[in-house]
Amino acid sequence: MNDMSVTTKAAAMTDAKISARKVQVYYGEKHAIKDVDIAIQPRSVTAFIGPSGCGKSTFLRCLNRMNDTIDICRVEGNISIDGENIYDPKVDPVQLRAKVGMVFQKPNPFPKSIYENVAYGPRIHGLARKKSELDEIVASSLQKAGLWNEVKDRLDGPGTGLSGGQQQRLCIARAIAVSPEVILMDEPCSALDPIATAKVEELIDELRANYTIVIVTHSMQQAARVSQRTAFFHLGNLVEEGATQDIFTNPQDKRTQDYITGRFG
Ligand SMILES: Nc1ncnc2c1ncn2[C@@H]1O[C@H](COP(=O)(O)OP(=O)(O)OP(=O)(O)O)[C@@H](O)[C@H]1O
Repeated sequence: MNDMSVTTKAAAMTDAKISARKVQVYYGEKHAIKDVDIAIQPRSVTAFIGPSGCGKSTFLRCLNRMNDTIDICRVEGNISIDGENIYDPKVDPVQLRAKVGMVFQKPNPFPKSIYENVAYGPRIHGLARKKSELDEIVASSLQKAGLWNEVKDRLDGPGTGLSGGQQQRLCIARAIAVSPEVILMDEPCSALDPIATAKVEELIDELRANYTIVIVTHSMQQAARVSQRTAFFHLGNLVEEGATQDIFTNPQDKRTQDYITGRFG
């Protein structure tokens, strides 16, 4: 049960970058996401938290139709971005995934140079007419991802030769290079050490000025540090969503309270 009143909920839906209504997700017979409604605000960070298996990643993947790639997965309900239903048959999932980029748990650079990792997307989406424009996109994406100074003299070196934290920032640069509006992050720091994690968290904080960010995290400390809004999932339900500070200091639902106080999960 979401605690927002009907009127505030309607207002939030109007201002939202992403709105989801009555979303259900099934893997075969398994009902993994149940009747989820949420309004995700633009240019802010929303954290999805909850115990393992509660559906955080499944719901995240609905937001750029990554679940389309899983045969047994079926999504019902409505999800719109800027008022456009992303499940409309007219929507090209490849274009959608450029607008709604994704960064995964394990850094996954292509086995190519640092330059090519970032240039690949703009090239296939036809975003640069000539080499100098592509160079400009690569440089500015690496700058926005806070990686430029560390790699500017080794752009031809392999992406996989970077440290884990650098590889994750390279993946963020790769997402940024196709001018997304939304960036989805699925536990982006879980494979990183505390220093690399701190860098990625700082970066997330900077990026929210220009992008709408949704992050799945197992770490409540991370959710508290990086997000303005937090959504708590439990057994496929969205139990509660609100300002991060309110969720952590004054949760409305007992299940949220039990989770944040470490009673389960
Ligand atoms: N590809 C899949 N095929 C079948 N079932 C799946 C698949 N992916 C997820 N599930 C099931 O859907 C439910 C939700 O899983 P999901 O990975 O979304 O949860 P989560 O909250 O992100 O978990 P975790 O925190 O452990 O990553 C789980 O019961 C899981 O077993």
